[in-house]
Amino acid sequence: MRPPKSRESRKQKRLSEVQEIELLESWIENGKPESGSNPLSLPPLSKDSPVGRIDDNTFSAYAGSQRFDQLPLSQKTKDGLKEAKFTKMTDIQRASLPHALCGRDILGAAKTGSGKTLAFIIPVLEKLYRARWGPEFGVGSIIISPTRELAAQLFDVLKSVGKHHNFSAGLLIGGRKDVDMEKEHVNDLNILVCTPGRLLQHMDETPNFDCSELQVLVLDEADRILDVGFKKALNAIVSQLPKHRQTFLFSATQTKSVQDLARLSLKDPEYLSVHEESVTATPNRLHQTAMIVPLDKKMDMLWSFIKSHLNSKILVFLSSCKQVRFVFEAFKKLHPGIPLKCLHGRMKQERRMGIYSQFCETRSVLFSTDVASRGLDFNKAVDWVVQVDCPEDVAAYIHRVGRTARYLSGGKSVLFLMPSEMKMLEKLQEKKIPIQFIKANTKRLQPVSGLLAALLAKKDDKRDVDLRHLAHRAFITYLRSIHKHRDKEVFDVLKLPIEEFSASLGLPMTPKIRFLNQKSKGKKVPAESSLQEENYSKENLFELPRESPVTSKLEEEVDEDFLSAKTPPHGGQVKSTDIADIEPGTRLLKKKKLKINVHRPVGTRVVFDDEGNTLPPLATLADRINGDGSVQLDEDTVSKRYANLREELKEEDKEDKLMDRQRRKEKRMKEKMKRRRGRKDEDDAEGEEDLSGSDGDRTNKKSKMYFDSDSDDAEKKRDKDNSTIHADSISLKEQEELALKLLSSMHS
Ligand SMILES: Nc1ncnc2c1ncn2[C@@H]1O[C@H](COP(=O)(O)OP(=O)(O)OP(=O)(O)O)[C@@H](O)[C@H]1O
Repeated sequence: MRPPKSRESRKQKRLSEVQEIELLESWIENGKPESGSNPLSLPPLSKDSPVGRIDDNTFSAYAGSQRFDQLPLSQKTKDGLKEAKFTKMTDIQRASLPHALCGRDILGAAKTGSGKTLAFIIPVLEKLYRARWGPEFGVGSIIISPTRELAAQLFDVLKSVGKHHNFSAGLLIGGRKDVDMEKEHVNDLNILVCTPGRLLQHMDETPNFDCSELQVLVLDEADRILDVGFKKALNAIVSQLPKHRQTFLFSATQTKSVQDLARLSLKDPEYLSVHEESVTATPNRLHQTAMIVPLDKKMDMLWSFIKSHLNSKILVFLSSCKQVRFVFEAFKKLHPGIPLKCLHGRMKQERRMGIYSQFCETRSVLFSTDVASRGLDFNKAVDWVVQVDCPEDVAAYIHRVGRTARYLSGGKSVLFLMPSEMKMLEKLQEKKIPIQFIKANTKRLQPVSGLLAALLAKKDDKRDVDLRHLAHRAFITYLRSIHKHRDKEVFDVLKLPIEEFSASLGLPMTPKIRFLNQKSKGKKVPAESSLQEENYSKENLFELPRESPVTSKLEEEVDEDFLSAKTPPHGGQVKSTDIADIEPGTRLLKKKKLKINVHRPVGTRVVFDDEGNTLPPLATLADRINGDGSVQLDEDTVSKRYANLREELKEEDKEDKLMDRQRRKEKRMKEKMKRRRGRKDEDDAEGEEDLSGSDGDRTNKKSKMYFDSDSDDAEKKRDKDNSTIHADSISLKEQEELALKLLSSMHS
């Protein structure tokens, strides 16, 4: 144990911290980069350049630094970085840290896996350190992430790099039961790492929750948080934050929308997009491929892929929780020879975190929705990202494939595209994504649909998951997601072979699709016609002409000759001429568009579903729609509404209490009855035991049966049974004889 520090040594420590802060502030002020400049374009500082104070008023420049120890950072942060083995900066860190350290707002964009996390964690720590932030100061920084797993990951980085600092930090994410405990401590925390929903919950519900002194706000995956799904929550959060603060926005697919930036009151932000000039929008070490897989062949293809990559770590993206559950449960029963896991937003949080950490540690296949598509840095590199269902837009594609090839490691990805989705390939290529067209070696395809059909046909075991039901739900949800997609050039449900799709999942009959029948009344949904329309046929889908001899390197890397390189179906480059400029669409869950689009009044609460979509609890309050589409709330209406709600709540509360009282009364009565009957049972049973010579099992059985059943019917039946025993089995005469026997045996 370390001896307690003396007052003198504490004073010394404080003094040296004050001196360090003074030095850092002068250094930062003296060497700050010009606003609007990109430090990456400066000549890099050599390893031997002097660092810090050179003479009384001269300090070394820090824009152009290549190593963390050349930056004006506190010793505590430097120690944290060193211990976590971070020495050289990545490009985004070199570009943004000099601006961030001198207090500027940052809009940072860099490829996935390029180290954006440290680019905001370091300035958060430094800003609070230099402000001598202490526990009694409350919340000094808020870091917001769109998903819980990502928030947990950011929190880990913060803990590791900030381990020598004295700040208190908390992870506030949804799905955790300890919200009441959180409420007790949240006001003592200096740094909050959170998801928008949970933060807003604290803003709404935690007494005295105070962020009025906030110094730094960070939005990681900023474009997602500024997206329509989080819009209302974010507006409500921002309305409770002070305007004088530093703000960092980071993402691999950054927003430049002036409106978004205005919402966050950014002050002349530095836009640092380090890979804008890069030839590709994705990491250089990422090998990307795409292949045509018709809808009804997706299961076979995925199964074959898994079977031929049993020694890899594979992340598989599907479009909905239902799809994920079905594929996971069905494939699990078929034992492919590699551990399978699944992750989606409907899972309990603890389980989600458990799966996430297991996948970090082991070679396995993880089936996931887009909940794992952003930010996650799986510890041991992911070998393959397989996109079974087409991503909703280019940004979603970039984030999904970005789960592999992180920092300096390599990775591979394959995108399954249906013939009707070929436009997506053009869009990807337009956005500088080097994706190579390949074809499957159909000889090595291992059909699984027959096995699935056999599984689904099996008589249900009650304890087991209902696979048929899961397949049914997966089928409907998938079609609905395609049907609701705005981008009809890519997502057109009328072009899908619906019956074949149903059969490929193993379903014995094609389920009824109500939403489709309504929409396409009079039109018959084609089964395969779409494939012919697009000039593809089932026969030639896997036999596309090879235009140029594609380098064998890809084939080697794409491995095990299961996949082989091919050219796009239009021959060579995918045509872009016939593509209209389409706004990226959104998938099913994202597009619950709310009519209300307001800056919510402070202190109110937005409810989120598991995918992070807001639900519209206040939509009824909107009473005027302005010309620009925004909705205005009339104050009277709002206060009346709240008064009504309070009254309603009171009434409900009264009813609840009454019901609760009644329930408890009934329970007491029942217990009383049980006790009485129990006593009677014991008496009866004792009599029987003596008569039958049994060891008492029957007594136990009888009472167990009784106590297992709570229903009145069971009680009545039992009463009846008892009375039958007494009335029929032993007559009065027999009872007297028995009593005499007993007495005589006792005396003998
Ligand atoms: N300077 C550095 N030196 C060594 N490794 C680093 C450095 N910076 C980051 N890394 C590592 O690189 C990996 C990716 O970093 P990070 O998760 O911050 O990427 P990102 O840009 O935020 O990715 P995404 O866009 O997917 O969220 C992590 O494993 C991290 O530890």
